[in-house]
Amino acid sequence: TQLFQHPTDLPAIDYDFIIVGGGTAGAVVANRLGETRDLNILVIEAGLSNEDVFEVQVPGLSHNIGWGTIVDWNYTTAPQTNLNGRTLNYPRAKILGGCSSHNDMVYTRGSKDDYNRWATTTRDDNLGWNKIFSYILKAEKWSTPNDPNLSEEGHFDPSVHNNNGKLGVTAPYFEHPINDLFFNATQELGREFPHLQDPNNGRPIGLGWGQATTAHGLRSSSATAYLAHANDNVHILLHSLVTRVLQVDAHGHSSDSSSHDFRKVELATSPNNSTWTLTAKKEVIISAGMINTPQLLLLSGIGPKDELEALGVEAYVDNPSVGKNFSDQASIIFGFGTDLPATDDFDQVTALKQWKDDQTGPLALARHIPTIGWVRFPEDSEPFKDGSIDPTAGINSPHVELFFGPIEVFEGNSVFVAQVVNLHTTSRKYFRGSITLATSSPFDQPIVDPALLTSPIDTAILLEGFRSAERLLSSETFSKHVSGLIVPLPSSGKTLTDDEYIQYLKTNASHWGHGVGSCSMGPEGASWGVVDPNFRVRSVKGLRIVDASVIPFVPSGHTQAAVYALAEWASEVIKRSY
Ligand SMILES: Cc1cc2nc3c(=O)[nH]c(=O)nc-3n(C[C@H](O)[C@H](O)[C@H](O)COP(=O)(O)OP(=O)(O)OC[C@H]3O[C@@H](n4cnc5c(N)ncnc54)[C@H](O)[C@@H]3O)c2cc1C
Repeated sequence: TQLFQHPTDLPAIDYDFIIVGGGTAGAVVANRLGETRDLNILVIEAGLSNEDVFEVQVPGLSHNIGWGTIVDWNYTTAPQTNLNGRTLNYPRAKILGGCSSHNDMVYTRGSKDDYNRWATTTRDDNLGWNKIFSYILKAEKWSTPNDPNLSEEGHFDPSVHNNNGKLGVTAPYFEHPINDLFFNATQELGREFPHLQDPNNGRPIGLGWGQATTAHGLRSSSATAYLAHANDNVHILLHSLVTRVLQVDAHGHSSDSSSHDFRKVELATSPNNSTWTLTAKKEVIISAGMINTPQLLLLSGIGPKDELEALGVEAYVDNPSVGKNFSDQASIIFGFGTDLPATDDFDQVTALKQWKDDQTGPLALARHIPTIGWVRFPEDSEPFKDGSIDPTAGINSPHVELFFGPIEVFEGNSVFVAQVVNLHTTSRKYFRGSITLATSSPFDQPIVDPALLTSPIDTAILLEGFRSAERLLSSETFSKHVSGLIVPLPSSGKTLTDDEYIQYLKTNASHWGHGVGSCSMGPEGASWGVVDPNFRVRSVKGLRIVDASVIPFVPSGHTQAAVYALAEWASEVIKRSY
């Protein structure tokens, strides 16, 4: 790889591929296309290098580099109608490696049904679990912890992992009495909470030991795993915002005619300075993420014609799907009283020294409670009693995730924090989330609207998820160490009534940072969708999208594993077309 800090530093090369965004997906595509030595690849990244930010490397310091820092775009959502009109911070990374450089490193693949539903929705078998699984594995490099005290044994199933891919994945161990409680609870409540040997086996239902994108005590990201090992024909331009994609004529020149050949990018380093243009010999690939990708298409005149014209943007391609179908998961946080020891009360200075010495100790871990829970509700459970349709992709998919930890001292009480996540919004017709332009300036934030809790069943599922968490924590096993709710304090002193719960959701529920679908893939030849199953933007030439924005439905879990797999598959598709 070669890094360039300013557009004027670039060598005079006609690049074959220009990739917009050196994030999670963009880095994968750059590395894989660069395996063909006679291709020249340019990655244009708006942010800085991951190597310039120390906290990016240290798993235990990820909370220092989120929303509100220079490595983030610092988006704020539109007021959320169903959340008392609140606006929410919506983090998205602005750094090489993208969100994989500043996310929480949770590694979950989702369920096999999720991928099979994408295949059915897009009418392309290649996206189904049986095919995509080999690309999930292609991305993965299973890594043992470098701390001899951290044993992974029994916490994962080696048969569903690969030791020879790129992205470091571990099942990091942390000694804490809660580990036994989780295991014992699976014995006590095996029906609702079966023991899950490996949450990444395609059927994430039960309580299982989590996995993280770390290796040897360091964060593993698409920047460290892919870009750092890319060939020299991969060039990276930093600090440069692609402001529009433009059309070229058959000879590669600018054209006002509507040939719709969008192989040209316009870029800028600040709102006040000059712009530059570069033309790709073969293709421009947009990997700018689920907010910036639709924003860039809209700025370039590809999107809903009426919306564009209202802002004075000339519409070259009228595509009503651009920026629509955006969906995310919804989460809600609780605190339960406990006598269990705090998980994060270690001395930071000592821990940092230990990490710097040999990348071990508490900062070598992303989290200090490894277990994650996944619950699939029975068909006759409360949310479906009114005839509502199951929003999951099938019987291997959970409805909610239970995310545990940390245990911390809060206002003098020891509090066990637990989050309940509604993994799936009801159905396609309820995906009301959208990304729209606020102005025609590429330097202004677009309007980010996840439209959370649009349908009553979203709330019903979160309620049932909370009741499920209560059943777990009031089991014989847990009740010895975990008492009632502390956050929020129920008026009855015991639990929240349904009404109290719904009020609490309105004032505290948030998104889960797993937005997808804003440039959804649709079937070949369909009247909806932004890209076809070959990742090509509809009705134009020379332009593809590879990132989370093309994923039609949020998977049953955190999204990065799906993005890596999709980017591996897309690289293959692009390579095969030349
Ligand atoms: C705070 C947070 C925590 C998360 N935690 C987890 C987790 O623990 N586990 C998990 O699986 N998932 C997690 N996710 C989600 C996951 O990381 C993302 O879904 C995934 O990384 C998205 O990848 P992407 O390639 O679509 O986009 P990104 O990784 O966001 O990449 C987009 C890149 O494009 C660049 N860019 C954008 N616009 C332009 C432009 N116009 N010109 C040039 N460059 C541009 C950006 O700076 C960025 O580098 C988290 C997300 C966030 C925000």
